[in-house]
Amino acid sequence: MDLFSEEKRHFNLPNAELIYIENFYDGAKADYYFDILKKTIDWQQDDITIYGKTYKQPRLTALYANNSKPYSYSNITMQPSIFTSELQQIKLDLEQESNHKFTSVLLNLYRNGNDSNCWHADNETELGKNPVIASLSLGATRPFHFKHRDIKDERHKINLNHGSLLVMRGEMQHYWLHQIAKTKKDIGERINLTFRTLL
Ligand SMILES: O=C(O)CCC(=O)C(=O)O
Ligand SMILES: [Fe+2]
Repeated sequence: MDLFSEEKRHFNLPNAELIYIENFYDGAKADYYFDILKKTIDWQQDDITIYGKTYKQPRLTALYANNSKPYSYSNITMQPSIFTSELQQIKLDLEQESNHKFTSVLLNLYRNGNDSNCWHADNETELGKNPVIASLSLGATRPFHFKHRDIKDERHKINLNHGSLLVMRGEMQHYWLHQIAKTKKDIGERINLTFRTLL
């Protein structure tokens, strides 16, 4: 949470502002939040429809907020629950770091390497023009792949460690796609929280 940490990296990218803080939460705090979120969050597995076929989403998700605004993506509409005290605390920490107020958090639980999140941008209209998205990772390290829509050579990867924070802002959701790919490696559970502002 130290603003002047040497582990705070600003990536110099076209059409995006991306900041990665490797040890936003230290190991003990990250362990604490992983365990309590795993237990207390109301995890669900939604169906998604792609080209008329229905599949189970390849991960568990949940939506929490300080309002009752639903959030829709990939033909799913999620109704939020009210922030738990832990989510409220994390929200305050992330707001302080990113200088931005959030209303909602979408949580993902990747149970193993077979769970994933395919190429997409967080560009739903209710997020506004250039959304600030603060993404906290807990548990197993997974690579975050991102690629520019128009510039072929702009493809990158960041390993999102336990307790790390990635902040996406600027034009990133217009010009870039991101994913968490499946892996054959035998890896454990990972929880990701993306704090967003719903207008
Ligand atoms: O799990 C992650 O790190 C990314 C999650 C994500 O992109 C999303 O929920 O929109
Ligand atoms: Fe995303």
